[in-house]
Amino acid sequence: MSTKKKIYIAYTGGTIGMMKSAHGYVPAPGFLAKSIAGMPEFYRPEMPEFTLCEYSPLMDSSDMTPADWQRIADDILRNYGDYDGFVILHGTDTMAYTASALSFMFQNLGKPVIVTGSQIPLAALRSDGQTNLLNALYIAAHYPIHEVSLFFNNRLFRGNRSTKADADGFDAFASPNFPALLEAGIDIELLNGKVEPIKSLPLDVAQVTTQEIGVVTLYPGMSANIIDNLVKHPVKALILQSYGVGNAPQGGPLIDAIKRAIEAKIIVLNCTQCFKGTVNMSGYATGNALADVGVISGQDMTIEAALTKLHFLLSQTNDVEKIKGLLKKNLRGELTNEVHSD
Ligand SMILES: NC(=O)C[C@H](N)C(=O)O
Repeated sequence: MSTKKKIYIAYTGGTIGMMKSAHGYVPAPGFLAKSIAGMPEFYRPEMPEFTLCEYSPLMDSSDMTPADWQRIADDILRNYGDYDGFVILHGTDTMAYTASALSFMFQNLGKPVIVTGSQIPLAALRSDGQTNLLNALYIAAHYPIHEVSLFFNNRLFRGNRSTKADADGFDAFASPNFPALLEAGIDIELLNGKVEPIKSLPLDVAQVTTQEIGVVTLYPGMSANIIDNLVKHPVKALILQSYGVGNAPQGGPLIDAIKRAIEAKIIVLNCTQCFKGTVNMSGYATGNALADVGVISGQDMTIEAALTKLHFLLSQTNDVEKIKGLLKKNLRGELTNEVHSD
């Protein structure tokens, strides 16, 4: 009997398996499997066994919706007992959203789930796809970290801490508020990840549906009408991308509009528009004003984590106070939750 680990690859689409066409890169059924079959590196003795499941249709990740997150989660659940780990091949555009969403949807995850893809198709010259996929498979088999993670450009990040940081470079992802789980340099170095033996608890998958959530970035001179319009029925939540440590203009029509929204039972979550750092609404009077009207701190969550956490929670319950409580809690390592509890 083979002692090799078995990894399931869910191939959802993305540049990694695309082909050039007259309209730019497009997904091409069967093309990725054929490209992999022609690369002996994937079949070296150190590599795990793998099964590639190609989705139909293959998608550019910009076309994905929460229904696609559900499809991936359900697929992993169906195959959970038969494999030691999972690699999801995915487009980079919304990869951090899917990785974040899956992290909330899976409960009792006892095997590694690694999301990866590439900036250049696997079959093209100078592709980053081969390195990303080879490493993701190798790490899932030999460094099993039981969380949803994202592998790109030799680093493994916690999925719900990652964000697309470069539109056209190979170093396309960053994890601004949490160190990498692992780095694949000359040696594979385990950093903030925890390698564990497989857990035998049954996996639970939550149902997630599309939710009406507004996202707005504050800018100097922004009219209160924008907030009033954004929170019209059936919007249930608004993510406010505020300044610095969570500040917004105080005492004007904007704060009144936010107050009206909260009185209408809309959840307003404060995330910073800065790339890195955390919201702390007690830092300045301008942040305090938001806390005073009932805005919830998004602490150091990425926009992808905040958005998908809201999708997850709003799909589970209509209880606004319960959701507000859970937003502040660290559910899957998505927020640091150390210093600021506002
Ligand atoms: N590099 C990529 O995969 C980008 C592609 N548009 C996608 O997200 O599917």
